[in-house]
Amino acid sequence: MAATNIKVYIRVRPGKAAEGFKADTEKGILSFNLPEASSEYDVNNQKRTHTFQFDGVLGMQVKQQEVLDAVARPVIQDVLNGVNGTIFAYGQTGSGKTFTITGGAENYEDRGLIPRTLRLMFEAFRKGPAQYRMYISYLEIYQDSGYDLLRDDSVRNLQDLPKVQLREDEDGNMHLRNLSVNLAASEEDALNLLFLGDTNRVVAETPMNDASTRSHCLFIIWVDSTEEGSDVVRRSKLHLVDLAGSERVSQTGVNGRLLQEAKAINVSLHYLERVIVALHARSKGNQAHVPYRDSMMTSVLRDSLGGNCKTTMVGCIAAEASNICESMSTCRFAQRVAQITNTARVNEELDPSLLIARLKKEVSDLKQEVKVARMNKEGEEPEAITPDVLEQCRALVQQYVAKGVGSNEPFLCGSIDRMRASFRILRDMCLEKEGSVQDPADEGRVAALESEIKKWKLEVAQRDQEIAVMVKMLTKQRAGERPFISARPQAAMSQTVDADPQEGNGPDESVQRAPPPAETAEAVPLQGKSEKSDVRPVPTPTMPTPEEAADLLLDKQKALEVFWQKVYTPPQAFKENKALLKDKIEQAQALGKEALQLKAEIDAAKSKLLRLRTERAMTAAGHDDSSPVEDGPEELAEVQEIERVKGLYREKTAELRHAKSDVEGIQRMLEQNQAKVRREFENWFAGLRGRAHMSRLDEEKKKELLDKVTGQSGVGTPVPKETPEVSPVTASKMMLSMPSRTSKPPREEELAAYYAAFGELSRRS
Ligand SMILES: Nc1ncnc2c1ncn2[C@@H]1O[C@H](COP(=O)(O)OP(=O)(O)OP(=O)(O)O)[C@@H](O)[C@H]1O
Repeated sequence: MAATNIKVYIRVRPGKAAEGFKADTEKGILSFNLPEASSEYDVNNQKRTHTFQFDGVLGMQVKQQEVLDAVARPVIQDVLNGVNGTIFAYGQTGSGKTFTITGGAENYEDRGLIPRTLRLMFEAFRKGPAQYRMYISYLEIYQDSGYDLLRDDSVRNLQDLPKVQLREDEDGNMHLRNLSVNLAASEEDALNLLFLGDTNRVVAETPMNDASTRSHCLFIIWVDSTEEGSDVVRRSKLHLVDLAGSERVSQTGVNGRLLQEAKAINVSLHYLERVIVALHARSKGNQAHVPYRDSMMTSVLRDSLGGNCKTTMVGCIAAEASNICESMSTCRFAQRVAQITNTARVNEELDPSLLIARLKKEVSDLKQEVKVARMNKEGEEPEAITPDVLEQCRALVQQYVAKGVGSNEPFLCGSIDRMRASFRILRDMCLEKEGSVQDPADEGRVAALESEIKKWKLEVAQRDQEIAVMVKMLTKQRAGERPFISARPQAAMSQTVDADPQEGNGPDESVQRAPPPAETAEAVPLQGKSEKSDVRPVPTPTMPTPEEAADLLLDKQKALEVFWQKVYTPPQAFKENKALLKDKIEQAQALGKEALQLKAEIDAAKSKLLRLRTERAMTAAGHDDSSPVEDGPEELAEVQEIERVKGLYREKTAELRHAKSDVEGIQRMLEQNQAKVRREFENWFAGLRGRAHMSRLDEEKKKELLDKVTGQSGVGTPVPKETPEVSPVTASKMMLSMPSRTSKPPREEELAAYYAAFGELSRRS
């Protein structure tokens, strides 16, 4: 809060004004035009007219209510807002200080600032909005000693009153010890305290004022205020101070005890004046020491003078000619006071007792609410959640979850405690099974599809491996490996295998379809390869020599190799089927991946939906169990999303089933193709017999052949002893991957496997 000057008002007691005295109440100006010959008034021989400007001049006709409105009302408002205030009356004895602060003793209308302030405050208390409490202290300072005027109502003299001590804390704040602080619950209480204090005041007869107070009196109103629901309390105080009157001892002619009192009063007022002078000097920028501690009165008023307080002074003067000098003295004092600045602030602090009281009340209210909330529908006390109850809750939750997405059936469990236990179980289930909650029917279908995909992946991997083997072998052959037929002496080969470079330029283009083996064995070509070229030579239809035919007849495995590498040209459809099978498998793999992705999306959306519903149910914990917790916009959107993705999932799984069906169909087709190859080989093999002219063979070879022809081994489906057993599935796979003529010749163990496959397929067909 900004610094403000002490406000100063001058009140003129009614009476016959001296000549030359003028009060301009409109402008707040007092002027003294002293008579020329009067040395009595001549405080400054050089100057006869003295003019003073104040915040206000309250003339002789001003009523007590007007004094309240002008002087006290603004201060009272600040005090109600938590700002300290002081109103003190200063002036010569009999000038009307007590009349202003306390009021006249006879007429009710003469009530002074204290009773009127009390009324004003209690009116304000009733209006609110804060809650106010008022406490009252009444301190008398007589000859620099403090007395509590509110301790006892049977006081006969000053010494019967408890003495009040002044203590200064380490921060320099003054504290009045032994001064009672009395609660005034009503205006009546407060006025009773005022009356009690007044009766205890020391009243002494003086020559100038037969009811003059010989002491300083401080009526202190303590105000606490608290806003509704706040833990902050505002504490302020209002000092209403009736200072003892200053008087010129020589003029009034007092003596004895009264003289001593007058001296003491003058001394304390002298200290007050010193404080004011020091504060005045400070206000002009000087670093003056302020002698607050010199008297009890200045110590008590420390805050009011240059501290945390809004202060107003009422200078009381008497306008009669005999009082002009004292009145001018009061005006000079008042002018210095008007220069003093105070810095008042709102005094508020957190009140632990209020905080504790509020928290206790909140706890009490909440306990009551919890008790009511936990009662079941019949208003009975809550049951304990025992393991048995938990099991019942678990069963209810499982039933609820089993109803599936979209079910609107309510979850009924009987009480809020059971509901809480159920939510905990549901949460644990969600966390444990996150991502695995799904439709049981979907689960079965997906498992089957996943199994299919796995199988196809395996098949593709095997096929890729086989193709890799073949490619490797082909590469080796191109690099100069001898043709299979060259197992015979090179010279013999050169006679029987001729290359025709005109017929082709590359592996694929070099393929030349062989005539159907069934037509004639003589027409079966033996295709060779130029050893000088990397490019596969164009096969030339060359008949095997009788010796070659005999060799092949004796070794059917070798015959198969020759047939496959040199004789047989598989139909284009075979290659197309294989390519199609590969495409379909890749398509199925892609579809499987997409289906799995969609399934994961469905699972995630279901988990999210479950979480949203759980959250909504938990926030609606006070909801009536007899009706379901309805889905909100988020849940409805999630249900729609699940339906959309499910639609896509159904489409993908349908496509996957089609792809699977295609794959199976192509596999059957390839099996038929291989059966056809097998038959052609057998026909070709049989035709070799006609080529092997027995007359041109040596005796050993003849015997060997005759043994075969006579059935000892046969040419039907000879299976070499060393050939491993091959399962139909493996045989089928090998047939599917059987190399074309453009492939390099297989190694012996691979051919053995082929051979076995042929046999197996023959049996099956
Ligand atoms: N404004 C006023 N209107 C009517 N009567 C007044 C007024 N001011 C003072 N008086 C009367 O003047 C007399 C002296 O006033 P008062 O006791 O208030 O002076 P004082 O300044 O308190 O004197 P002291 O310092 O001796 O206590 C009283 O009888 C009082 O009723």
